[in-house]
Amino acid sequence: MSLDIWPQTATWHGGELHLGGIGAVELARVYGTPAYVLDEADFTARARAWLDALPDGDVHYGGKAFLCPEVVRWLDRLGLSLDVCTGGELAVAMAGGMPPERVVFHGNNKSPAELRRAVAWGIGCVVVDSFTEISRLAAIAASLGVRQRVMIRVTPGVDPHTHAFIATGGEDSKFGFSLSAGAAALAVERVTAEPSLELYGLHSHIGSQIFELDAFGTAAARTAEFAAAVGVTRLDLGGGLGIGYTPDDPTPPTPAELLAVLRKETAGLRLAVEPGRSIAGPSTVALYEIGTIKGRFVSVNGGMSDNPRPGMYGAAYTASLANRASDAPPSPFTVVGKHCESGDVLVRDLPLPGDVRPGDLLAVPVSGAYQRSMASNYNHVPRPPVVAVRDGAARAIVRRESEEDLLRLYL
Ligand SMILES: Cc1ncc(COP(=O)(O)O)c(C=O)c1O
Ligand SMILES: N[C@@H](CCCC[NH3+])C(=O)O
Repeated sequence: MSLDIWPQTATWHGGELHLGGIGAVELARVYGTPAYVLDEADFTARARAWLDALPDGDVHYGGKAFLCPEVVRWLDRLGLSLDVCTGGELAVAMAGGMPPERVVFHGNNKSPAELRRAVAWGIGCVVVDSFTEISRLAAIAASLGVRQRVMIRVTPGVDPHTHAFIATGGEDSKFGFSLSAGAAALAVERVTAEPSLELYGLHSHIGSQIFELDAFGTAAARTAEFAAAVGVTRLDLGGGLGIGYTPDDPTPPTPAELLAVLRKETAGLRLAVEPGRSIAGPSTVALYEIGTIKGRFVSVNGGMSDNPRPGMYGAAYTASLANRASDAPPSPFTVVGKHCESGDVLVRDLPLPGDVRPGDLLAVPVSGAYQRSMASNYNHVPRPPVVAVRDGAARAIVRRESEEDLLRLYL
C-alpha cells in the first residue's frame, strides 16, 4: 500500500485539494502563491503523539525544522519544551513567550553574547559542545551569579544511514565530545569542576531523516552506559526520526515504536527527545501556481529559494494538481522553479495530466520541515507566507515577505 503523505485534514473535492476545510483555490486567492499551508490539527496531533509516547519524560520540539512565535505558543499550550540552536531561534522562543525553563540551547559555536542572553533569561539547559564553551559558559554564569544547568553532547559513533550532510553521531563530526576517544569523560570532569555549572544530563543526536531504529538503540545504549559510569540520570536522545516524502517511501516508525527501543536501553533514566521534522514536516503543503510549460518542464512561481532540499540532499518530493480534476492521460513532467539555475528542480518525473496549463495550482506535500526555515532570498525572491488552517478558518502566522522588506536592508 502506498504511504499517505497528505496532512490529516486533506480532502479532495472534484479534484480540488482542501486543507483544514478550505479549498486550495480560495487559499491561493486570499494569500497568493507560493504559500506554505500548515494544517494545525495535523501538527498538533503529531506533537501529542510524542507527548503520549513519553509521558514520564520531556519532548523538546526541534525549532530548526520550523519556528515562529505562533508555533511557540502552540508548543507552550501543548506542554512541549523547545530546542533552539542560535540566538535567532532563542529570540523567537522569547517572542512567543516560551517559559525559559522549558528551553534547551544547542549549537557547536554559541557566541558569548548568545550564551549571556540565554543564561540571563533563565534558560533551562545549555547543551555544551566544546571545551572552549564549557569555560566560556562557566565564566558567564559566574558573572551573572547563576548556577547554570548543562548537558554534555556526546558523540556515540553511530552511522544512522542517512544523507552524510545530516548525520551527526559519527566519530568525525563537528558536534559533541567523543565517547570512545575519552573527550566526553574529560568534559564531565571539566563541567563538574566548575562551581557555576550543574551537570544535568547527557545529550546525543545522531542525525536526521533516520528510519533505522537500531541506530537509535545503539546510540542510546552507548550513551546510557556512559551515564551509568559518570553517575548521570538524565538523557536527551535528540531528534532525527524520518518521514515519508512520497507515496513510495517506506512507512516511518512511530514515536511510540522509537520510544520502546530507547527505553529498552535506558532503564532507570529520565529521557528527553527532540523531534522536529516528524512533527512539522507532514503538517504543511506548499502551494504554487504554474507559470509556463515547455516540453517536459513545468515552471512554478517558487523553487530552490523556498525548498532547497532537492538541491542540497537530492530529496525526492511529489506534487499534485490542486485546483481541478482532469481526465487527460498523465505524462511525466519535471517541476522546476523560477531561479537562474538548471538545478532548480522541485520534483522529477512527476505524472501530471497532459492538459496541465498555466494558472493551475500545484501542491507539494510534506513541506513543513527545513523549507521555510531554510528558505533564502536567492534572486531577490521574497519568502512565502505560512498560512495556518483549522476548522474552516485560515490565518497567516508568517506573512509574505515583500520587495520592500528586501530593499530595507540596503544602505
Ligand atoms: C540537536 C538536534 N536536536 C534535534 C534535531 C531535530 O531533528 P529532526 O528534525 O530530524 O527530528 C536536530 C536536527 O537534526 C538537532 O541537531
Ligand atoms: N536541513 C536538513 C536537516 C538538518 C537537521 C538539523 N540538525 C534537512 O532538510 O533534511
